[in-house]
Amino acid sequence: MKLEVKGLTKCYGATHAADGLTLFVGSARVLVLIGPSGGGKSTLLRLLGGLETPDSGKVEINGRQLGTDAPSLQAYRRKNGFLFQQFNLFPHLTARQNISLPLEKVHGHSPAKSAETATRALDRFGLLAHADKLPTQLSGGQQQRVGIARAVAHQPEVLFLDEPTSALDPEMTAEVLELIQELAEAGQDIILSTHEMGFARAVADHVAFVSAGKIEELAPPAELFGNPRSAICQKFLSRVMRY
Ligand SMILES: Nc1ncnc2c1ncn2[C@@H]1O[C@H](COP(=O)(O)OP(=O)(O)OP(=O)(O)O)[C@@H](O)[C@H]1O
Repeated sequence: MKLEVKGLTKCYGATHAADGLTLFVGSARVLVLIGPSGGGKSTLLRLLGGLETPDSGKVEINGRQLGTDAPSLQAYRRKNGFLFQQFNLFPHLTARQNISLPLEKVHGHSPAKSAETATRALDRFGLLAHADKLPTQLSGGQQQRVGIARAVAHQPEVLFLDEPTSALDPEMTAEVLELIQELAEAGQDIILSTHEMGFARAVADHVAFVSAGKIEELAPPAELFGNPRSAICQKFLSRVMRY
């Protein structure tokens, strides 16, 4: 994907969650956002995904500028896939229905085609044995895998993942991270925020360090982790990489 962001600003009261943020990536498969808590990663991800509208500034993805009116934002969101840190599956629907119903209701696929796509997605992610379980009958890792299967079932242009493993224990985290890595290797464009530095390093081709609503640094992972330029990024990495 190609990504161009200019002067992006989003305030919540007195908080500048995005503060005139500027970013250019000519070609990326996986862009990972890292940085201190409250630095603005989720806000940036939501702005890039069209889930929030900026106060000012512009976002261009793959040469197309994001509109700010409701119909164009809705059309843009439908083209993409989303997964957030809290499992956001519908609690009263089975794993299979969690995937097939959005295909029917949001993407307008026929019931038969939706069911077939859902089965294929469950199979792809090793979830067929759990197809008819409700979310409460699944582990956290399995729930996130169903969430990812749902997010990619309609073949999104970009997959947005906001701290997808922060509610998981280490084993389940590994399970979900492996899945994300597989998707990236299969050619899925991904923008994700994470506190998992090892994963960021392994999966990203570009890493952006977001702090105080700005991109402080943007570089390939070997460069950003190996030789961070800004003092603030150096300090952050030396603290989080210590343990
Ligand atoms: N809906 C909201 N209403 C009010 N303030 C918000 C809202 N969303 C974000 N903020 C504030 O904007 C700032 C950036 O928050 P954001 O969630 O984008 O940071 P983050 O880097 O993703 O943090 P974390 O790593 O803890 O998830 C924070 O000060 C936060 O409190």
